[in-house]
Amino acid sequence: MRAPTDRGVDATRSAAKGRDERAEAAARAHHLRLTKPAGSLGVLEDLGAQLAGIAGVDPPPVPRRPAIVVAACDHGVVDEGVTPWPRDVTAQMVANFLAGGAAISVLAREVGASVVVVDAGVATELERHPALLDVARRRVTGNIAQEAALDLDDARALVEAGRALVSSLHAYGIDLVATGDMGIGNTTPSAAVIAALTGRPPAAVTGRGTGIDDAQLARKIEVIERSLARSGPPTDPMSVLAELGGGEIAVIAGVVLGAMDVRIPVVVDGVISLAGTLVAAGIDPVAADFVIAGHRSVEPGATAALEHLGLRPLLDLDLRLGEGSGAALAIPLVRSAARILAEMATFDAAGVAERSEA
Ligand SMILES: O=C(O)c1ccc[n+]([C@@H]2O[C@H](COP(=O)([O-])O)[C@@H](O)[C@H]2O)c1
Ligand SMILES: Cc1cc2nc[nH]c2cc1C
Repeated sequence: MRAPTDRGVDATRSAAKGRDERAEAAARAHHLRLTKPAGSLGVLEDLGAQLAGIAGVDPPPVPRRPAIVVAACDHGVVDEGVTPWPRDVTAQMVANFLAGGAAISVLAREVGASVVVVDAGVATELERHPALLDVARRRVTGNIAQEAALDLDDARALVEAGRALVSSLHAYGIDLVATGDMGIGNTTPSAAVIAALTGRPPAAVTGRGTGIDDAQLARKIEVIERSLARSGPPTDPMSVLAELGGGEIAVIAGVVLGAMDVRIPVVVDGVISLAGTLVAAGIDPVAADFVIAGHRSVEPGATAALEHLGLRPLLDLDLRLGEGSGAALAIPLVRSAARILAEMATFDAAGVAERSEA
């Protein structure tokens, strides 16, 4: 987690309020009274304080109804040979999510989360399904090496759609959202967005995605360099998103902003979700207050984005799947952090002697 937003700096850009510092301080003080050596629950103590700051109360509510939003999109840049997989796999995997057979389907069941799939620009028309929301503005983004991924208006509309979705989910009782993605080729636009928004060179943020060899990796870096040269120096985050990003990155940015709007935690997944999180934090820095990094993806761009955002990932399992898998796996840790504050006995109540001062 990171320190609550310094609103002295950010107030000009945001109508939203960041985490409640008093609730956060109360949770930290509360932790000192619980029957354990101070600090012994490590990152779970920070997480508990963050959850208290988000909810504005200590102990914070235990998230009981999580939803994983998996945003899917196809990418024109696949024509540049940046991925070994055919584009059709995006739509096929969406069908697999909806049929309950994908990794994220299994992990969501394991942690008791619902899955909402968002079509943010999949190439082929998808069959309707109650868990599928179609917000696509175009089918397949522009090839970022040659043209903008999205019109600025489309990028804005997709961010708004993600934001509105979280409002609706919250109205139905969802108390935590997690982000996920599906999109053959999408580690290329994600690395491009991360390079543009962190200022790091493409070679430092580009990885092997679904699995490419050294020659393909060199080509992928060159494609990202060309894309950045074409789009010019980064200006505002929405323009970076439109020039270099994609539909799922836009929807994920909206989901992060939506969590801020309704003041619930948002657990983010790997490199694609982190590209979206960088866009969201660029649009409104207060949004970062509500973000929990589920894991550290193998992709180097993920570590670059985590460092830029000042986020410490909860898990580090060499995952590189996407779909929201690393975020889903972190949900039990988030619940545990809240439950510790809600249920653990204090030294006083349990009659346990406190540390004697030497
Ligand atoms: O989450 C990650 O960090 C991650 C790392 C590598 C690959 N992926 C997934 O793999 C797909 C993109 O990989 P690629 O090689 O086609 O760019 C896309 O569907 C992502 O969800 C995801
Ligand atoms: C099979 C497959 C499943 C995925 N899930 C997320 N990205 C993926 C990419 C591929 C290729």
